[in-house]
Amino acid sequence: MEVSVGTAALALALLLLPLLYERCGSFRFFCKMGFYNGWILLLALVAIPLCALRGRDVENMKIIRGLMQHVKRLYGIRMEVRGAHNFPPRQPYVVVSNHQSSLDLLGMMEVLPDRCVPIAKRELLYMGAVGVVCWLGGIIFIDRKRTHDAISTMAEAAHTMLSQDVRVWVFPEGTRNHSGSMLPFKRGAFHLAVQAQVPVVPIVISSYQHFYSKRERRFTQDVWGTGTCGAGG
Ligand SMILES: CCCCC/C=C\C/C=C\CCCCCCCC(=O)SCCNC(=O)CCNC(=O)[C@H](O)C(C)(C)COP(=O)(O)OP(=O)(O)OC[C@H]1O[C@@H](n2cnc3c(N)ncnc32)[C@H](O)[C@@H]1OP(=O)(O)O
Ligand SMILES: CCCCCCCC/C=C\CCCCCCCC(=O)OC[C@@H](O)COP(=O)(O)O
Repeated sequence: MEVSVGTAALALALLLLPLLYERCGSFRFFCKMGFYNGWILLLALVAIPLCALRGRDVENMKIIRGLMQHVKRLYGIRMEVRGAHNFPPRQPYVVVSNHQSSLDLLGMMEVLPDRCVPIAKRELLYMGAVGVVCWLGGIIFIDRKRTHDAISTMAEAAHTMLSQDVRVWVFPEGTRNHSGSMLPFKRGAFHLAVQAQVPVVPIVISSYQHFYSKRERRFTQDVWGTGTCGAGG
């Protein structure tokens, strides 16, 4: 039987990949992040028809949350949630939270209250199926380069919060920050709370430096926590 050079090279590569995955942390990091993005894209394709039945509606966030909750288990991550009782039970509020990386989605989906939508940069809208799901989930998109437009969008959000009983989740650092400390806060979240006259609920997604570092290309598995720090007026 003749085996072509191409087939032999492919077979060798397939044999070497598990070895590379086992031995090389950077390769493992890229595999894990590649799978994370690919899996979310696939979940988005599942979510689109389910969410489309309602159209753009914050209730679709329940579908998104439900579909996302198993992802942590694929990565051997165990979440600990502390202080969930601090969410005000029956009124709109603004959640403010730190933002380290796209892995925060897992922490967010662990605690996301009903009828709560994040504020996101509008670039997410153009991420194919993921963007479509974000839109169907009622996520509020802002153009960070156009402060005036962003402020108008947030003024509309203040109105929607009250008229449609919606909670809003804001990352007040305005960008991902995995440095271990916090960036100075942007002010939109706090204007929003004042305009809507609702409480601010701070949430901390604890650091995951011990199992994830983009800079060091390290992604292992561990326990990870989110905690709400009480509600303030
Ligand atoms: C199962 C299927 C799965 C598939 C799908 C998978 C996932 C989908 C599901 C969920 C995904 C959700 C993930 C979302 C995460 C996305 C996270 C992000 O995108 S973070 C980036 C975007 N967010 C933010 O930027 C929010 C924080 N930013 C702000 O609030 C800013 O203040 C701003 C409104 C954008 C303005 O920005 P600027 O840089 O100009 O900042 P300043 O704060 O300095 O403001 C300037 C000036 O304006 C005044 N200001 C600000 N806001 C207001 C306001 N609302 N009203 C009035 N005035 C306002 C502010 O006070 C400053 O003026 P002054 O200096 O005089 O005080
Ligand atoms: C047609 C184009 C197709 C593109 C397909 C891309 C597929 C990507 C698939 C899955 C991506 C999952 C992650 C989505 C949510 C990420 C949330 C996030 O972390 O956004 C970044 C934002 O907080 C701040 O951005 P910056 O730190 O300022 O930058």
